Amino acid sequence: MQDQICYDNYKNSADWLQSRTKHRPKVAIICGSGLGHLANALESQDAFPYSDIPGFPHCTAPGHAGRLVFGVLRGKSCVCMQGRFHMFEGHSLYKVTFPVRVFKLLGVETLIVTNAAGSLASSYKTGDIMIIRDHINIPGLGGFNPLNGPNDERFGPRFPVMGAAYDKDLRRLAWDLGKKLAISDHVQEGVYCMVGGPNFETIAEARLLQRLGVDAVGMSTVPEVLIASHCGMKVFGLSLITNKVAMDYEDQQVVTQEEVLAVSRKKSHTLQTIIMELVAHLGSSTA
Ligand SMILES: O=P(O)(O)O[C@H]1O[C@H](CO)[C@@H](O)[C@H]1O
Ligand code: HPA
Repeated sequence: MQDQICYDNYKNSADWLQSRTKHRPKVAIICGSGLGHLANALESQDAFPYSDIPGFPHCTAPGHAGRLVFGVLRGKSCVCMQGRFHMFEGHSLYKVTFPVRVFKLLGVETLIVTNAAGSLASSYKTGDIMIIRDHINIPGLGGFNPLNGPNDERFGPRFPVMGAAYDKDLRRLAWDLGKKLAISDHVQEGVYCMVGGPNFETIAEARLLQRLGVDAVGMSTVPEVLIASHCGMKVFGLSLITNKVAMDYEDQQVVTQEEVLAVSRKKSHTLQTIIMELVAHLGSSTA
């Protein structure tokens, strides 16, 4: 078993953070590629570079700053990961998801995940925002799962149910907020698929994923959602559609990392607005 992490390591990291910040967040937000700007909206910030926090891996992916920011967003205490860890960086899935269990020990109840993703649904446009309804875990189907190994019952059960991992009330709330903000033409709801990366999909892979019912594809998010759901957190996820995935050998569009980052930076404001509104409504009767 590859370097599975024990309870005391998560606890050590949580204690280290709790002794350095007065914030006691109930909400954690993970920022996807080019989406880290959201953390700047937090007031009364306490920020920690990942390299200072015991047990935290190092961030190497472009567009991921590598800071954990505590603060207040729309009156709610939050913790925000300005940059995440990916399997393709060479991290084990235990490391990729390390912060999520630390958040649990900090008292976090709701996890908001965001990512940049390519679209396979023909009706989606670049710049759209997809509320994640469900996921397909390609590495997971092949046996790569952060829940592999001896199960720690202090976090959750051996065989967790994943049929309703993405909270229905929060998804409905996000739809309503899209209408209220007059952006519903750019809001979609669909299935996210995690692939291992770091290469973008071949044409044959893209066609396969589309046939499987995938609406948007990326290289992250699912391991974090598995760990959060396993330990009983509410999960809400948004994908920012940064590109359409090429489906045809004649297709001239070639996706690049630069394009992904440019689109996510340009459109991050809309995503940020939805998240801020959603956080403001958390704890009300509908959320
Ligand atoms: O999922 P996030 O972290 O947003 O990053 C996405 O963007 C990168 C590809 O450009 C991949 O890492 C993909 O997963
Ligand atoms: N494929 C995989 N991951 C991605 C893509 C894509 O087209 N766009 C952004 N992340």
